[in-house]
Amino acid sequence: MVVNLHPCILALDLSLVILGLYILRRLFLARGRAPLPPGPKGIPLVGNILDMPSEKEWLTFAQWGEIWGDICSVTVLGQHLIILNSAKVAIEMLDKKSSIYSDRPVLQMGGELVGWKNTLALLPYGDRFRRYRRLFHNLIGSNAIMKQYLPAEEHETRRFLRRVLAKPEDLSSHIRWTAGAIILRISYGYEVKENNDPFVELADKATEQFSLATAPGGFLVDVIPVLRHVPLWFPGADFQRKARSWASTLVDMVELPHNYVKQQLAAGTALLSFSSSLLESKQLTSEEEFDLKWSAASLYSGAADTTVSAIYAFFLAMTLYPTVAKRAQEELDSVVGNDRLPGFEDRDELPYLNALVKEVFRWNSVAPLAVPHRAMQDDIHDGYFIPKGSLVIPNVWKLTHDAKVYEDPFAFNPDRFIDREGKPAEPDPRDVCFGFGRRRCPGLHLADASVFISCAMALAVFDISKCVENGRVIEPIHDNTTGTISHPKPFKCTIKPRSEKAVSLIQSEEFSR
Ligand code: HEM
Repeated sequence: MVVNLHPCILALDLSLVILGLYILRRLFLARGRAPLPPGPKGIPLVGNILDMPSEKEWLTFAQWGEIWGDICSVTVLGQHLIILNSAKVAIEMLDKKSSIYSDRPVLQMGGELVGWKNTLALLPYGDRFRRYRRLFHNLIGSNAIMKQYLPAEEHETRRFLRRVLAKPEDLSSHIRWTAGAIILRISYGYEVKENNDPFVELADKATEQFSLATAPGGFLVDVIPVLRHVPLWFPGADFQRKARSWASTLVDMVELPHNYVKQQLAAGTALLSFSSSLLESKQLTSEEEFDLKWSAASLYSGAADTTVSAIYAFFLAMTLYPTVAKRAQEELDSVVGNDRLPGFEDRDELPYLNALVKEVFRWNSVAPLAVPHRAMQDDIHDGYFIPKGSLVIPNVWKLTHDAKVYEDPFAFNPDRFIDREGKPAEPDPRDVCFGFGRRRCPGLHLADASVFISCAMALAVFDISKCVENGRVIEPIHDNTTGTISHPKPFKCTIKPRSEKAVSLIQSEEFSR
């Protein structure tokens, strides 16, 4: 049978074929010219699934860097992971090409079903992302703007000292409580209750559920996204019921503190905060109110766990390195004296303490692998093909423990940041530990302020030392937990006031408000 085709259809068919051949050729040539970055060889279908470490991935990724170079890659079930093991390459890709590398991975369980995709850390790149970032920038985006919140930082850190004095053995929970108190004060002007605070409990519950929902390998739906359409009643759809319950905790965490601010504003009793200043500024549209609510919740979820890790690491470092603590105390004594507590106004006069703060950020990696960036289009970088959709992971732990950059990188040594003749200061770790490009941590000034004031006030009034039990010195070990946010593993130390004067400073009525 002969089929007569209209010449137009024939021409269309032909051009489609040519277009197809052209695309194939481009793809072939692109791939031919530019291979994926090197890495361990995977197996068919599943790729490198068996090479993936189950804990402290940053250590394995750093070893791959030694073998394969500063950009290496693996593929897990079709998902390309590009690992960056030097600051230079992270800056070249994530900072300088931020128009390509600013998206986030799509997480089915935590992001889509539970709803964390509405918080900034998981928000896809786009208009809403830009609006949240603008809000953050206007309210905590520089040291100058941050000034308005510094009294709240000092106030809550004084409360921290009182709690530590009363129960030094509960150090880690005091640190957590204080981080929550500072961020709830800044986000909502809310003063946390001494015990069993409902907002702190709610936020702790939500962030714990976040960790469970986003744990790698935790839910099949993350591997087979179509499962998200399975109805709630379907046998085995346990994950849907969990998602629904966790989503309701998240909504409470977003709505309840927001409603509290509105009530306080109506009663004329609202304290200055991120939320109150925006709610007061004008009549918000419902979209603007949505942005505000979820940005404030992003503040909480971004801040609550991170500074906790850094400040706990500070206490560990002071336990392990008493000569460092002593030098910082001598500096504080000579600059501030013993009649008052140090404050932010002293910061410029305390070079050793400032170096110590940098060393806290370097020595303990709070976010060892930052948060993955997602490539929004194909790219060729350094001769390597980076396909659209690849997850690009800067190995911040490696960047801050690279012996080529930091001398004796595992030692806690603030001196490395002090310029001396013949030995320039080593690079400031804060340039990398807060991430890169358009996704760089928007809370970095707040984090830096919290860590500074905690170190300064704690060293001014406490001596921190190794614990002695039954005549035996307990030697703490610096080891960290696995996770997006990594914490020093629990350790014991002794915390005693430095003098009677220190006790009275901590207990001073002036500071108890
Ligand atoms: C020791 C303290 C902290 C460290 C080391 C830290 C580190 C980081 C890192 C590495 C990222 C990912 C950046 C990237 O993708 O390139 C990030 C994102 C983020 N951080 Fe922080 N952070 C800290 C404290 C804070 C605080 C106090 C806040 C809130 C006030 C905060 C809010 C956020 C938010 C909302 C994001 C998501 C940004 C986005 O996706 O656009 N962080 N942080």
